[in-house]
Amino acid sequence: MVLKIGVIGTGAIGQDHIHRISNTLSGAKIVAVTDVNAEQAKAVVNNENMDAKVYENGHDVINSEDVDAVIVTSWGPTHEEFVLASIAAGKPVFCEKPLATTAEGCKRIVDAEIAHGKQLVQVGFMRRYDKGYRALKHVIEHGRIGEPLMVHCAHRAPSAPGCTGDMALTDSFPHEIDVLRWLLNDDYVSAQVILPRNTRFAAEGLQDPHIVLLETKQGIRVDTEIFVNCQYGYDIQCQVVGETGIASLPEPSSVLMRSEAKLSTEILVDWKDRFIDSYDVELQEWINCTVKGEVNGPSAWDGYVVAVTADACVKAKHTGQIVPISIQERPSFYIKQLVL
Ligand SMILES: NC(=O)c1ccc[n+]([C@@H]2O[C@H](COP(=O)([O-])OP(=O)(O)OC[C@H]3O[C@@H](n4cnc5c(N)ncnc54)[C@H](O)[C@@H]3O)[C@@H](O)[C@H]2O)c1
Ligand SMILES: O[C@H]1[C@H](O)[C@@H](O)[C@H](O)[C@@H](O)[C@H]1O
Repeated sequence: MVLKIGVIGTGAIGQDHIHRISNTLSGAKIVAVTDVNAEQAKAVVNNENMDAKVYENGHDVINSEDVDAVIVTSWGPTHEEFVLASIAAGKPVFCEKPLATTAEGCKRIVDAEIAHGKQLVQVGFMRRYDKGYRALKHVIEHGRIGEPLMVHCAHRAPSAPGCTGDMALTDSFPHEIDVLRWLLNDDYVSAQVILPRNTRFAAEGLQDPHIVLLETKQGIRVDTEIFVNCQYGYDIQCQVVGETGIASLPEPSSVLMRSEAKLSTEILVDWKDRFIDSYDVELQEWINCTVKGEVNGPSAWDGYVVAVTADACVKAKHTGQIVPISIQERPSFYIKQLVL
């Protein structure tokens, strides 16, 4: 069976996903697209040479009889509406992060999915599909560094033109929030945010960098530097300190050069390149599972937990306090998700 997909939002990542589904992955085709910028949606269909219909809006895509499953890649504030509509239509939906812009919005999705009685929602936390993070998890789970005690992370981007307000915490940091709880098989109990000296490259009124300190239920301490105007590259670091050793996320492979009296390797600058393989694996697994009527990736519950944690970080930033994070028990509906 070829899965017929409708895509809502044909911007940067929407175009990327359309391209990989049409050219790199198997078992699916794009049959419907929409964007508030209709001209852009038409141009994408033409450029990709796809046999796909351009619909007026997201609801028409979701409700089209031609569409088996939906991908939501529109702006964050529109996600909740389209995910809820997909659940109402009984259609599997892959939603880019954030699942919704508030924890309450994510909870509404969780409640709607449970009421529907079958899992339909997957959230685009692609780092779980990254070879490097998977290797790191393998090392930890096989006891190669003893019990993890601390994790030191950095999330750095060269510049962040669209990053305003608290988006470093609510839009960038969610990748760490998700992948670290998956890596450690743990959840968070508190957040603290420290504000270092501001870079002169940050837009007016924007704090950059941030240091976020999270504590997990097991007492593991996680520190993350989020620096979205670091100028030099897109650089994701993760080092886990255990009782008997240290394990670090591998660097992306790059040619080692000896030239002009220097030994050097290049650093990537674009987020699209850093996790390119993970997006492929993530969407191929989503297609394969969707065809079988299953959801195996990050769930609506994971999207909700990330939102609760990000909200606590925002509160911690604005109050200067250590903010407790209280997450209810994972509903039994989502228990099998612990496997991935
Ligand atoms: N997983 C990742 O690494 C990753 C990477 C990039 C973006 N994202 C997420 O994907 C989403 C999109 O990001 P982007 O960088 O592609 O942004 P973008 O601005 O390039 O594209 C978003 C597109 O959605 C369209 N849109 C907005 N509202 C719409 C609506 N109601 N109906 C239809 N179309 C609508 C816009 O016109 C735009 O073309 C964001 O939520 C972002 O956080 C995730
Ligand atoms: O900070 C950015 C992240 O590093 C990317 O991976 C994308 O998710 C993008 O949307 C964020 O703005």
